[in-house]
Amino acid sequence: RPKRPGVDAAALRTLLDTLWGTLERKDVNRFFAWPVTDVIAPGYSIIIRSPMDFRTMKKKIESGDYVSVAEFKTDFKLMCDNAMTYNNSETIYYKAAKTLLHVGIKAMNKDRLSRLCSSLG
Ligand SMILES: CC(=O)c1cc(-c2ccccn2)c2ncccn12
Repeated sequence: RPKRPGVDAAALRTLLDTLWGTLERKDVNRFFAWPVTDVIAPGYSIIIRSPMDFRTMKKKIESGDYVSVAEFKTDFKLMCDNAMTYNNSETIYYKAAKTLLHVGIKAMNKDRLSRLCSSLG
């Protein structure tokens, strides 16, 4: 992929690793740690066309798949939205996804991101 001016791959990776850690730590029940299987969630792979989980996001960080924070944010929101699509609203999974989504949006708002960037130098 052509190098984007100003976005240093190593700096982005450090930033994403930090963000990933902040978000993953909030998933205390580890509901979002690994891909959801059809064994634990019947019909999941039919209903959810684009699955996402923290382990997959970590692999994408490590393989340099993300070229921007926006792409990382998109996967995070996808992961939460999937859970709020498959699970109905009174389940623990839906509620955990809703909470996690709000934590994530706060953690990745503009000011916090710019403070995080400057702290990483
Ligand atoms: C994230 C999600 O939708 C999910 C995670 C899990 C899950 C994740 C780890 C251990 C047990 N369950 C789950 N189980 C049934 C239905 C949905 N889920």
